[in-house]
Amino acid sequence: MTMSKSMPVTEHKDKPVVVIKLGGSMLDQLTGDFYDSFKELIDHYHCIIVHGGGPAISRLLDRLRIEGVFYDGLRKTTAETLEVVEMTLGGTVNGHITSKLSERGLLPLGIKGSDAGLLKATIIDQERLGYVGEVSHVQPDVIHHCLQAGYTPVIAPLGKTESGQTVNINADVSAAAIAKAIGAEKLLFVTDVPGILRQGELIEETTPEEIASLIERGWIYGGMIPKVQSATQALSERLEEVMIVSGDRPLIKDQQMVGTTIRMKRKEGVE
Ligand SMILES: Nc1ncnc2c1ncn2[C@@H]1O[C@H](COP(=O)(O)OP(=O)(O)O)[C@@H](O)[C@H]1O
Ligand SMILES: CC(=O)N[C@@H](CCC(=O)OP(=O)(O)O)C(=O)O
Repeated sequence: MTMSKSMPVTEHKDKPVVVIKLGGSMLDQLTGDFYDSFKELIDHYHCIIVHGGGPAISRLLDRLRIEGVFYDGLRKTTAETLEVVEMTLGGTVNGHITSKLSERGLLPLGIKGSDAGLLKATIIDQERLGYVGEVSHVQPDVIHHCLQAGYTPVIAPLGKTESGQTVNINADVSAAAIAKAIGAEKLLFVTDVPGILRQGELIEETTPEEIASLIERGWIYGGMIPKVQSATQALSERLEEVMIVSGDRPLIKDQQMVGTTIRMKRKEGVE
């Protein structure tokens, strides 16, 4: 069967859909075992990968002697910085991940969020942040078509404004917006810590309410804030749980994942 562009593809009844955000903090350290685990994951889920790459962008900016400035965790993106962001996220980082998956016989397809109307964005504050966008609309057709055809989309967090300007979007925000729009059943954030920690101890299960209080008390800070905020905003009747997991181990082993699970409400019987 051939698929025309206008054919609606919105349901994937054979397997649930999972969106996996690979954090830039961990990208250089992801092991062969980690990438191997996608083979098991793909047996159970349709996988969509959204990746970050903040540290790789910062390294190239340093080499080019371009100053990097962040406001509230968002990179000020001048026209010069945007060039580096586009070549790093849409080029090197995206290509690195697709190569690792291809080596394992999988069928990754590198896509920029700015392609095919996938991530429509508006500029947040041109004066303060430059070309940084927030997601205004997700057009997930391209992802549905990829999944239907057996490809694993690997998405760089770039967007396009109405006027066609490419913008830099935080990867956690992009992953959550895509998960919501595509009707994913699960969203995973892969990062450099085992999950949400409180005094060094892993919180195995938590709720948006508890997260708000952890932020207020300063237990959650820095790069973990956009992650948990995106996670709680993505929760819905369909997307019942979001997990934050470490990239230092396989994603799934014996059908189990280890990390922090965020749900609207705790499962009965769990403290
Ligand atoms: N309560 C917390 N538990 C775990 N990590 C936290 C917490 N609060 C802040 N962090 C920080 O969040 C970081 C992960 O976010 P970030 O560096 O943005 O990663 P990524 O690039 O994977 O998105 C951790 O390395 C840690 O320094
Ligand atoms: C606007 C903004 O800050 N965009 C991020 C995009 C990459 C990202 O989010 O990567 P991590 O997942 O590694 O943090 C940046 O330029 O660093």
